[in-house]
Order: sequence, then structure tokens, then C-alpha cells
Amino acid sequence: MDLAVGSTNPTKIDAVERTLERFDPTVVDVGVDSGVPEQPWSIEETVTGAENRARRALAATDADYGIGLEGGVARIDGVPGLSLIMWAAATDGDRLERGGGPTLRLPDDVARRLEDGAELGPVMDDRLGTDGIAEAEGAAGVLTAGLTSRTRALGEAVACAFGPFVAGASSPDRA
Ligand SMILES: O=P(O)(O)OP(=O)(O)OP(=O)(O)OC[C@H]1O[C@@H](n2cnc3c(O)ncnc32)[C@H](O)[C@@H]1O
Ligand SMILES: [Mg+2]
Repeated sequence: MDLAVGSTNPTKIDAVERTLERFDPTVVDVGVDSGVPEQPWSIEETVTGAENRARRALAATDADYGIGLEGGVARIDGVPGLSLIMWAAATDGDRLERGGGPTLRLPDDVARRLEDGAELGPVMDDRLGTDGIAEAEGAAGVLTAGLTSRTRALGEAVACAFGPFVAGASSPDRA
């Protein structure tokens, strides 16, 4: 199975390789434009970024599936504070499926800096004294003391987006 992932971030590539290991995939990374701001600020923008990445990665290759992963932040009704969210999309060129990953609250001082226009990756690096945390354990890893990681969290979104393509008869009908 040939997969094209719409990013060159190693945590995203790892998330796809590890989650879909069972299919022994060949994974190529494709740097594509997400078509949304570098820091998406809603579920809608984040999902759209994942969709664009999946479609554009597939279009740029002759892979069987294109996979897109996007991180974002959102204020969610009923959930205090600003949430870190992540979404995946998978497409075979015809059908497109979406799946969400874990959601976790960002510290309020980080939220304030994002409100001023900053991006999460650099803000986390500045706060932690790290360099490239978004390509390592990520905010998801740091804020959970390693109980999860960005790779693992993104992997859950990949499973939910890609799963319907291989779930066969147990896959729900789509409108
Ligand atoms: O090269 P790409 O694929 O764009 O990888 P990215 O790390 O920039 O990932 P996104 O564009 O999907 O994420 C949007 C922003 O949110 C940041 N981000 C998302 N999840 C994060 C995490 O777990 N830890 C740190 N930064 C994160 C990321 O660094 C960007 O500034
Ligand atoms: Mg980015």
C-alpha cells in the first residue's frame, strides 16, 4: 500500500507509519500547502487543513491514499479554556474520510499568546526552552507528562480517518 502524507513533519509521518503498520505501507512525505492559516483557530479550519493536505498529497503522487494531518486550537462549547485539537483526513481520490484526535486544554498563558497571533509550536518552545517541540513529543506530550505524545495523538486521528476504508461491511453508510 502506497501512502502520501501531506507534510514533512516527522511526527506526522511517524504517526501514519506506526498506526498503519499492519498494512506494511510505503509512506512518502509531500510538502503541500494546507490552504488554511499556519495556526488554525477552529474545528472547521483544522478539518479543512487536513482535507486539503490529503487531497494535495494524493494529487502530487501516484499513491493509493493521501493522508492529511492538521493541528489547531479551538474554543469548544462546554469546555473551559482554549483546546488543542487535531484532525486527520484520508482519501483514495474518490471518497474522503475525516477523523479527530485527542483534545486537551492549553495553559491560559499559552492561550493568551496565541490570541495575540502567535503559533503554538514556537510558543511552546519559548516556554519550555526547547527547539522544535512540534516535531518531537509536542504539546500533547509535554502537557501530559508523556502519557501521550504528538505522534500517538495524531495516530488516533489517522486510525479514525483511514479506518473506514478498510472496515468493509462494518463501515457505516455515508450520506
Ligand atoms: O509541517 P507541518 O505539517 O505544517 O507541521 P506543523 O508542526 O506546523 O503542524 P500543523 O501545521 O498541523 O500545526 C499548526 C500549528 O500548531 C502547532 N502544533 C500543533 N500541535 C502541536 C503540538 O502537539 N505541539 C506543539 N505545537 C503544535 C504547530 O507547530 C503549528 O504552529
Ligand atoms: Mg504547519
